[in-house]
Amino acid sequence: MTIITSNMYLGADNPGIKTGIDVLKNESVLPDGTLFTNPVTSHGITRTKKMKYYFEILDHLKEIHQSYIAHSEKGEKNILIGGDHSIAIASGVHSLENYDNLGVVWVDAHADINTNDITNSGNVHGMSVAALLGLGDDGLVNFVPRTKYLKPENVVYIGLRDVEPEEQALLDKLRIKHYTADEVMSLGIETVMKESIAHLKAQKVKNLHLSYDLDSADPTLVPGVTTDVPNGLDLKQTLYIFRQLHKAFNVVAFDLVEFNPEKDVDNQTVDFIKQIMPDVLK
Ligand SMILES: NC(=[NH2+])NCCC[C@H](N)C(=O)O
Repeated sequence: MTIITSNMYLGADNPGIKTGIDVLKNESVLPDGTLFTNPVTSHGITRTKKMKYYFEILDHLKEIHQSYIAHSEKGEKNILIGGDHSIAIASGVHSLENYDNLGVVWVDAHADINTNDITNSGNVHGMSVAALLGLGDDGLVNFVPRTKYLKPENVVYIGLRDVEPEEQALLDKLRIKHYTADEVMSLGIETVMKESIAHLKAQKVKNLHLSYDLDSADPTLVPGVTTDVPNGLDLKQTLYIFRQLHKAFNVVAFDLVEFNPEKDVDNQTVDFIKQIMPDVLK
């Protein structure tokens, strides 16, 4: 297992995220052997087209990607602990390079399928899925030259509840399977997982990249995130998602992202992370 951490915060344009990895280190959440990427720095706010901190983010994506190439053995599980969700572009590309017909389950309040053309915020953490699909700015999409893109039919979202209209239009156009948090509540997490797994199996997915954004959880339970949205998932639903996916697929990569200690309340988010960690590391 290769565990890489990143304190990337520029993709969310929020410095509160910067110290997340230090907090997790001090709380003994990170196992021995965890690798640390160079601390991210900004050269001051810049925009390339509409994207903020584009060059700093690209450099960091390359560093994470290189680190996987240097340390990860084929077949082992890769864990990426962040840091904002932009870093999943690096882990995702690495998974796509190593596994044909990769499946992705994106557990998140947000669809992260913005592109340079449609983004309102300019924040790159809202563009990760788009980049993996091969959509958006070429530099972000091909931060390392590649030919393998994620197939829209191999993606399932769980927990959505803050999707911009242009993003929804893309989800509909690409016919990407997605479950909102409301649907999780009304259908039940058991049904959602049964259908999600059946959908991916129908695409013949065997290897899965699980990208978990802490803001999928309810902010009363997990307040320490940058872009919190009410009415999210609870711990039991979250663990159920992880366990069903580990049972059904070969989980080749796991991202745990968006911890923002500045917004945490009474260490609730740290405690939540401690409770999910055994399943992350499974
Ligand atoms: N992974 C996240 N927390 N993404 C938040 C994205 C929010 C918003 N849709 C944006 O593009 O700016």
